[in-house]
Amino acid sequence: CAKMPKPSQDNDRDLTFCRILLAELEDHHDAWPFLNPVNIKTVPGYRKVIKKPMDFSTIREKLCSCQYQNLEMFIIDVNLVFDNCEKFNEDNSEIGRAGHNMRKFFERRWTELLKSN
Ligand SMILES: Cn1cc(C(=O)NCCN)ccc1=O
Repeated sequence: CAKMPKPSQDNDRDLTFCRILLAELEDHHDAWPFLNPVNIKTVPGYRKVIKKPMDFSTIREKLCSCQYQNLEMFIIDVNLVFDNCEKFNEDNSEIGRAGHNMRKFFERRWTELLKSN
């Protein structure tokens, strides 16, 4: 049938979930490598290797300026943070381990939030 706009309460729920999830990611002990964009001037190779940089402050800015249509688009950006981290860092490194910890935390939390509905 014709593409119907999503009922607003679903959008409201998605937006609430994004706000909850992002706040918890930002507050996590292992969030420090991901809070702000990687400084491509001081991190050799990053600009060349990572085609689509992403970080929690950029996600925060996009969320606050209505740039996420739905929960899926938000989850894609969060996963981009962790995929970039895996690409650029050894698993057995401070930042590599932080990325794995944060991804595990995120997967668990959005599954819990979705199940609560
Ligand atoms: C996620 N990530 C962060 C850094 C970094 O140096 N962040 C500044 C922490 N104060 C370097 C590589 C990388 O993939």
